[in-house]
Amino acid sequence: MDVIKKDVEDRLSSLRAGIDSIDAQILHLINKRLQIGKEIGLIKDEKGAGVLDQGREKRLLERLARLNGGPATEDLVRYLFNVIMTATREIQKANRISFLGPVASYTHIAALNLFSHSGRFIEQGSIRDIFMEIEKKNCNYGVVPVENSMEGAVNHTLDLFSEFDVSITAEHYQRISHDLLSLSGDIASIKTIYSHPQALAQCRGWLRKNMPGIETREVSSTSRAAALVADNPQGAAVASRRAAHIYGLKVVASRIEDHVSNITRFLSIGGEKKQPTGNDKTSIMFATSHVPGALFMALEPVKLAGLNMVKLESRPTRHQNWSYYFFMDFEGHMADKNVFDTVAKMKPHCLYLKNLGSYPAGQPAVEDYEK
Ligand SMILES: O=C(O)C(=O)C[C@]1(C(=O)O)C=C[C@@H](O)C=C1
Repeated sequence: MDVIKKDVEDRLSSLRAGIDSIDAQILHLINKRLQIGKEIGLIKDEKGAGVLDQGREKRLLERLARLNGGPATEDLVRYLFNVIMTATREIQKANRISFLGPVASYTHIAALNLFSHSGRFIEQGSIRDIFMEIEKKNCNYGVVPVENSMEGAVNHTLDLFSEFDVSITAEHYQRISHDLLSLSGDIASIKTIYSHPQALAQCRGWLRKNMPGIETREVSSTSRAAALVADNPQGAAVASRRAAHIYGLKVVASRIEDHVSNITRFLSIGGEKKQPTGNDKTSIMFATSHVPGALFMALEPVKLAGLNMVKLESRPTRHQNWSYYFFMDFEGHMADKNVFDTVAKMKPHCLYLKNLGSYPAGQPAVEDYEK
């Protein structure tokens, strides 16, 4: 009796070992298939085609029905492959990332660098539109400037954090570097130089020294300047290297800004929360009550917890005169007990406190200019 039982058990485990091995192969093949689907998705994105191709799916199911030797029923084959194709379509949906236009702007460059050029990059006309696209779930991410090493905080961005419920998902320090671009690349043919007033100001010393007496004209953006010059052989634009690629221009001179340390910090915003990486930052905004020492009391738990505050900025609340929001960045992740407890201890000293998100700390790199 025992011998028969053992034989049954042996056959059962051998069959299950067969299933385990097949499952591993199926999983491996499904992942391989999803990988191919992802590549198809990128091509569709390039072509501007949608993810769903009903014709292809119909033909694929018909082919499998012909190939099917059983015992799987046609319904089962249909069901299984519909699940697989749905998963493929899911993985094909590229991230939609909005940035402050125009194309080839420094925010565009920062967005490309932040997302390694992968995803669908959508131009917006204002920083408010970027926040709105996230709130409406039209885009998964948005990239906004928050601070410049020369000009300080981008107040408009900070103010929008009080209006919209979005999380910061990443930060990126982008070196702002200008090139002089023209159609021919020949410096002698340049009669007029176009650019945004800030870019012209940032290159004033170089232009005075190298292009004396050449007229400068202000336009709405560095990309607009590049677009103008694409139709004007006697013009030059102060713009990004990316603008040269996009508008078919040649680089007359590279990195012509007077101060090499002109760096803008950009944030990626979105709806999701980021997991800790071990090297994170947390941003919060809060308002204190209007009593002496209120800010000191709100910040005391940060000092007592030994947290490293890396930024503190204030902005008028605009609800009441002379009352302020404070924007604070510090090292650590909200999932760290120390960080969580510290923020909890701050709350009783604040009229309002909002967690803006924890995200991997960026590198304030000097050589981070897109070629
Ligand atoms: O062949 C394609 O176009 C794909 O994107 C692959 C695939 C599939 O999973 O087989 C996925 C989505 C389309 O609707 C059609 C087929």
